[in-house]
Amino acid sequence: MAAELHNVVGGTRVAGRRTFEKLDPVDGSLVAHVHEAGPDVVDAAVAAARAALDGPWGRASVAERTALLRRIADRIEERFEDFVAAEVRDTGKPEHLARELDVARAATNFRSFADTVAAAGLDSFLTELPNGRKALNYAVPKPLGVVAVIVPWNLPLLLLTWKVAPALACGNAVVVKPSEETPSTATLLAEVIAEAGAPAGVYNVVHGFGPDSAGEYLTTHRDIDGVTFTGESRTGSAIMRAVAPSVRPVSFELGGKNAAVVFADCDLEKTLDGLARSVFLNTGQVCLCTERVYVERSVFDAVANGLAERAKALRLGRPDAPDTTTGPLISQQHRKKVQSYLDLAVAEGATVLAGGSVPELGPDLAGGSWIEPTLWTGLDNSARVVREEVFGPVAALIPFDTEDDAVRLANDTDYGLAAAVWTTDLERGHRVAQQMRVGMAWVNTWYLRDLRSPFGGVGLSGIGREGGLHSMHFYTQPTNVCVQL
Ligand SMILES: O=C(O)C(=O)/C=C/C=C/O
Repeated sequence: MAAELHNVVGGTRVAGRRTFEKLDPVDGSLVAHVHEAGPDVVDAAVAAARAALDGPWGRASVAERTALLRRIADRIEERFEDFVAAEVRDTGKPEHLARELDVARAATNFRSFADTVAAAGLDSFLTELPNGRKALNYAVPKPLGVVAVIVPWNLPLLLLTWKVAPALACGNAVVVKPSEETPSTATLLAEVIAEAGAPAGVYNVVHGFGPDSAGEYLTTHRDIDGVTFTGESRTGSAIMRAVAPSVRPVSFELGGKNAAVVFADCDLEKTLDGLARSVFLNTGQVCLCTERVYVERSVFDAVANGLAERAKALRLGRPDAPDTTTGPLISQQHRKKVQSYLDLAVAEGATVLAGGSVPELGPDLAGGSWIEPTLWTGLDNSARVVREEVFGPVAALIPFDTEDDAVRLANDTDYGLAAAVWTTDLERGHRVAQQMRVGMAWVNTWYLRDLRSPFGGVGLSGIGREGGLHSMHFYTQPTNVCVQL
């Protein structure tokens, strides 16, 4: 039985101008009819958020706001399985991954930002003037206001709560536009936030697409105070154009073409396991995933063979099957894009080390958007599949000779999100990681997260940082008060 997902405006379900179908990427079955928000519904959602700010929510204390976040975290945990089911319905990812990563991080995100805001002090200075007099400077953080939150389909609940938690902790009200591919968890979160006692209008959801739909209506709306977005770089550019006339602040975590650098002195087995996870986690649909693997020449064959073994050992299957390691891509449309890169790689001269085509998984999965985990050799940095983000379970393996070569090759990209360095020489690990022109560099690990550290990228990978106080800097506007003493 397909669900019906409404927009949520001021705490009430609102129908859209039409509905669109959300299909299950596992087998193409119908998951939900989703109400698409037109300009009127988006306008009502922004007005509801503004009204919340002008009401009790705008006067809530830090203690009241952080207490609400903790109740939301508790309620997510009470409804843990509902979130797992919603996330899996939308994405087809293995249930264990939805549990261990997406839903677990949703609760953790709310708790982490409750801690951050509760502990945050003020920027203040006791100013000593040349004439011997003094002044007191202190900056009062105020909410940014009505924040447009636009989130992608790969880690939908994780990324939604990664933005909504700090936004609410800092006293904002939000209008969320989830991806049309993953409407379920954002809608369920509206129930949970209401159950936790948030005033109506603090959290609103408008469903739809980008151009000529909810995304465009929201980002061009004259009464939003900022936009936070995670997703493709070209959509980031479109949002920058949308807010340019009103000069609104943007926080962008965008695409990546992330490199791993593997030195001959790495711990080979640990590195192969870590590399395989960094290439194939969530079917390669994580902005941080590795799509370029640079390997010191003397261990190139050992790494290539070991990684190919791991790729071939992955089990594609239904989310609830206990031995499933890898789900489908999010949609037929995205599979078409990834497939075009599989074909392009061969045209560019790649040797296919593993995968390379659509798998045969039997008739009941034939309607899904499945793709084989794929590895290439025989390419160099000039190949399009080595320069462009594929956002699938793919990587090109390229040899290098010297450390300087490795740094040059890894930094030869228009993106700059993440990198991983694999070596047992920690001095070299620090040295090479610091030279990576990225927001986050991991050494002998990957996607190990401290939620207080700065998260974001440079170049085409985005603007600003999220995490701990870095999120507070985006979701608040300080007023500095200077008092002559
Ligand atoms: O783990 C995080 O906090 C995060 O933001 C992950 C982003 C992944 C994007 O694809």
